[in-house]
Amino acid sequence: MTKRCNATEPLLVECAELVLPYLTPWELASVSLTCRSLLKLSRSITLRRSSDASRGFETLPIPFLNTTVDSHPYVHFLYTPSLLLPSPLLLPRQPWGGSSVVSLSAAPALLLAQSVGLVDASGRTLSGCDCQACAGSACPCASLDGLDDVGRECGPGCRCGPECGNRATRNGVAVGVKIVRDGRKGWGLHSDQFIRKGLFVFEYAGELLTTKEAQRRHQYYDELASHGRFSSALLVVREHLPSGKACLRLNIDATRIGNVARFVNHSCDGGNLSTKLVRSSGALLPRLCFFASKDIQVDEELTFSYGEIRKRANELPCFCNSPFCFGTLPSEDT
Ligand SMILES: C[S@@+](CC[C@H](N)C(=O)[O-])C[C@H]1O[C@@H](n2cnc3c(N)ncnc32)[C@H](O)[C@@H]1O
Repeated sequence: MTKRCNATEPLLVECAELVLPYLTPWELASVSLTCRSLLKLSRSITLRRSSDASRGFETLPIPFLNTTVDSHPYVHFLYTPSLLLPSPLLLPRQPWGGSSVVSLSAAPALLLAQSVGLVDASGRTLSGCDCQACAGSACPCASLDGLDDVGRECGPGCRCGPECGNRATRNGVAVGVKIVRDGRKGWGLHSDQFIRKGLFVFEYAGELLTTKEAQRRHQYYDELASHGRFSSALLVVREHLPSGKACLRLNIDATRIGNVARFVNHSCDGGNLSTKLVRSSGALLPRLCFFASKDIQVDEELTFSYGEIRKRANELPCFCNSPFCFGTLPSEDT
């Protein structure tokens, strides 16, 4: 039973407008029980949260849609549009669903990995291009891509600015998408527009972990999953040498902090997305980028293959529905 707030209500509501966007859904639910004004405010925050998973970090809002499956309006996680390094400075909370839009500058602690770059002894950024603006096939930067399996783009080491045409993967989620609830797979990402084959869609953003930390979290997530519905979004990527030996291993965990790529489900037929590591000139690490591997229609679910199927004790059932379905989800060896 909720009650009316007393005479100090306008001040209370003003303070609540500032504080409530920082709360988790569970905290928000308990605060909303205290009085009608806070209940109303919590409801509007929930509505705003479900209307944009990206909290304004991406160009287009990314809504959660769950009309028929259950009563979950959204998933709570911290949003980062790019890779970040775990740091003690990282804020454990991020405002979401308040009446004012969160700007990138409002959350600088979430952007640490963007500033990682290669520099020489004097601190000068290395390995970028000297172009004013990169455009067209005549630009030397156009020939950077396609040299090997790793894509190459202009980046922090280049003189050209953010408007340069050779930075297709640097501007966040590039197409309209929505997050749709499914009775068996949980949330999944669907396209909200036609996506032409070959187009960059988004990168996989999250916390960049050491292998030791990835192994620790993997064990912990497995434990949580065995007790009920829990979806981890810990991805291990290996960049191979031509000899086939792994030379670089990236552990990206989007479970607690990530972008919308954390909602892409697995399909045993390979799905409609392919992945490629893209290296920006001057950046220390490559990023895992997703491209449309075929033409994708409006409302189609975006999926890719999580990897090889391995027999293990606590394997999860696969509901990808493809004619080639193996029946179980691939599991990553961390
Ligand atoms: C990266 S998350 C994908 C988003 C997730 N569905 C959610 O609700 O947050 C990976 C998890 O999604 C679920 N999942 C992904 N693909 C699936 C599939 N084909 N069949 C069943 N569950 C799937 C599994 O629980 C898996 O651990």
